[in-house]
Amino acid sequence: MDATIVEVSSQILDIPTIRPHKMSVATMHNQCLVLVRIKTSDGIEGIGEATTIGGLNYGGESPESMKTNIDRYFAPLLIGQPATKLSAIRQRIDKAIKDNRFAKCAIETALYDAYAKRLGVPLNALFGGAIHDRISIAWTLASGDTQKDIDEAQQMLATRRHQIFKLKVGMRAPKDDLKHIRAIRQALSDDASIRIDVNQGWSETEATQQLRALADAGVELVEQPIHEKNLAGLQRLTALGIVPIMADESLKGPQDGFALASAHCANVFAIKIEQAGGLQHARDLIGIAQAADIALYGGTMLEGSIATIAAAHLFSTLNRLEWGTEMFGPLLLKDEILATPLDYSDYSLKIPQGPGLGITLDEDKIAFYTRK
Ligand SMILES: O=C(O)C[C@H]1C=CC(=O)O1
Ligand SMILES: [Mn+2]
Repeated sequence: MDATIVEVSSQILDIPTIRPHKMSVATMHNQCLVLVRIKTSDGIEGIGEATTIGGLNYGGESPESMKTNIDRYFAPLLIGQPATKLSAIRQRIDKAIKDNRFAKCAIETALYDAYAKRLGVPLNALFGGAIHDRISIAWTLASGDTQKDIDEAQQMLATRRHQIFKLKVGMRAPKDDLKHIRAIRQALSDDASIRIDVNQGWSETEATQQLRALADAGVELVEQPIHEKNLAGLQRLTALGIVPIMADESLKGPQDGFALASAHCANVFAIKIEQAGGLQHARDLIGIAQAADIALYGGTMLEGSIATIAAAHLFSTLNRLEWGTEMFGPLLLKDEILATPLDYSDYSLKIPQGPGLGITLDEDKIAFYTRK
């Protein structure tokens, strides 16, 4: 008989960051992870993670709302269901629960983890298997101070941890952002790739005025310069062809991907498993990008190790990830919550080989950081 789901639980972990992380939407001093555990009748536990940025600063789900919704609305839909019928469960949840993409992602991740553990295969096997055993990892410079960002980048280059840097801009005046970007570009060697993420901080006029100067300053990619809903504006900025434009906040699943791809509103899609509503929906979004000749980037919501590794498994199955990934979330946290830390080296992250996600929680640390 099929294993059934017998328990769904969630807990909020509050973990400090190594330094303040300053973005146009929020400054983070700590990260709140919602850890989901799903137990099945054959004694397997799958884990998933739902994590937002800055409470409600970035989107409609907060850690507290996700925990409440998982406990009150998701769990009853899951208890007693066959644990291996992932498509049927996805359909059941999507029918009963609107939106809540991050919570859906955590639940789906836990189900995939449990399923792959049961089969004794890594999670990526459920998406056709890994093509790459390592994926490239960018780092975000967001201390809020130009010299600190330069020192941080130089240390990352010296230790071969990262050579792709995403600068958070959009909170200062555009001319001050330019000074900041130029100073960092000039201080780093040519091996370093510099990209910027505006997090919707500019008007379309500001973005149009900035692009030429950004190109001249050596910026290789501009992420979500304008409001997520201004698709016509994104289309116009992309059509200028001055610097490649990447869509991030505009992409909340395959339908958005189709709208953006149809009108060619971006050169690159940032794929985030939580924003897409789970691994399968993220895979659907990837397919749309691939069909439309839009390049791919593996994005993060600054998640901890669980969601980071879930996304990494999916990304490892893609033949091409033209712009790499930024799956560095665990490195932004002051403490390790895994029994064996992830292998970040040589500008990349190694995909775990063990069954499921291939990671083991350090339960003492989990207990320590769980909100009481
Ligand atoms: O991309 C975002 O908007 C969110 C996030 C990802 C990396 C980072 O520093 O912030
Ligand atoms: Mn972004």
